[in-house]
Amino acid sequence: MDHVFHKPTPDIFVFQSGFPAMVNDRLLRAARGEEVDQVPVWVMRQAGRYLPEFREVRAKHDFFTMCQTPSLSCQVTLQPLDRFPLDAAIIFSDILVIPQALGMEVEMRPGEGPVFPSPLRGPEDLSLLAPPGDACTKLKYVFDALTLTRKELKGKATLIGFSGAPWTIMAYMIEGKGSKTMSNAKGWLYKHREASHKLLKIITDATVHYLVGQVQAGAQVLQVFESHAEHLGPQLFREFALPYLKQICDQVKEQVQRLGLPDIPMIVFPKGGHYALKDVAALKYEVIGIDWTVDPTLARELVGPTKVLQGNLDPCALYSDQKSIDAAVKDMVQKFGRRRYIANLGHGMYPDMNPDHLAAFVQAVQKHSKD
Ligand SMILES: Cc1c2[nH]c(c1CCC(=O)O)Cc1[nH]c(c(CCC(=O)O)c1C)Cc1[nH]c(c(CCC(=O)O)c1C)Cc1[nH]c(c(C)c1CCC(=O)O)C2
Repeated sequence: MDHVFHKPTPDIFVFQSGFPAMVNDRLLRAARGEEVDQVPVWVMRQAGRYLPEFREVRAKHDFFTMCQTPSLSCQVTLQPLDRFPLDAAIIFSDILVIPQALGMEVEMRPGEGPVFPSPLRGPEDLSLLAPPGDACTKLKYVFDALTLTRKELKGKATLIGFSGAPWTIMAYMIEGKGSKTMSNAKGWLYKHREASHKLLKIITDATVHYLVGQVQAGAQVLQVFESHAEHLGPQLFREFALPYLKQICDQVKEQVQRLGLPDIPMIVFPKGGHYALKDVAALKYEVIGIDWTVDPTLARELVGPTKVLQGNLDPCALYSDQKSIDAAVKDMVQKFGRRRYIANLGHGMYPDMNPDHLAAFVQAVQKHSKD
């Protein structure tokens, strides 16, 4: 009866066919491996505190209130596009809305980042989580934000939806906040192997529903953030990350097809997972995000000729002057090549970065990658 559950409501179909035509589909074309007039560019955390106009909105609202209010989420999603000629908008939200939808409390504390007042203490706490199938009904606000933003974009850029990958989400649910070692969460992998798989499966199921819902709502590309890959080595990654990344990609693609929606390019970003790039390249994600620690030539060798690569300038290179940014981007574009490539940073913007330096980055990508 699975297919009955996923049947879209008729008004979702109306929206899907009623969105403005694409004026700029450069990122979609590149993600499909097609030729482009210039390399598409967007930047992780492009909507954020480095922009004074973001800080102005943020000063008036709690972080998760912003996520939960479609007009505010749409407003800050579009802010960087008003300043820079970016080829994509990534919806303003957070990967931690999934633990919230599973019933956990998450606060965003200034200066501290996300904090779970009651993280998972042990396997017995798994029974407290809400069923994964129900989780998405609580995330309607993300779907509404996507639908609104897709309309407001007027086809000028591709709209990216996203989620965290299961291991990354599990790590937060157990640690309760950022951690240098992730030793509590990794402790589960060694001590509570079965319960770890159970938790990863719950997160995977909720995430599949959530990402399919994002496509129904208007997302045109999906990015899955495995931001804590750096804490797993090849063996732990193969057992606790890879199978769930695979399930997400396979199941989302299958369900999107079953719903009669267009095939959606999917991006996986295994941050710090240089050791796993070959394994990740065996999955069906069209695009692989590369962090700044990996040389572009090595990344290409590891993933083979057909995958699209995304990345990977060290975000801190934006602290240098605009001439140096131009030179670094020229080098990056030459190494990745113009085809099957999406320019980005190797991780997100930091709050103290100068917006003009991001402008220099975007401009340099366009200058050094034109026909
Ligand atoms: C690990 C992770 C999180 N969230 C996310 C990840 C994966 C990407 C990565 O590896 O960075 C993903 C994310 N978070 C946010 C976006 C929005 C879109 C965009 O990238 O512009 C996206 C894609 C908004 C945000 N998410 C957060 C902010 C800043 C918080 C604020 O405004 O108070 C924003 C704009 C907060 C957040 N949220 C999270 C952390 C660790 C933090 C604190 C760090 C920080 O302060 O930057 C969890």
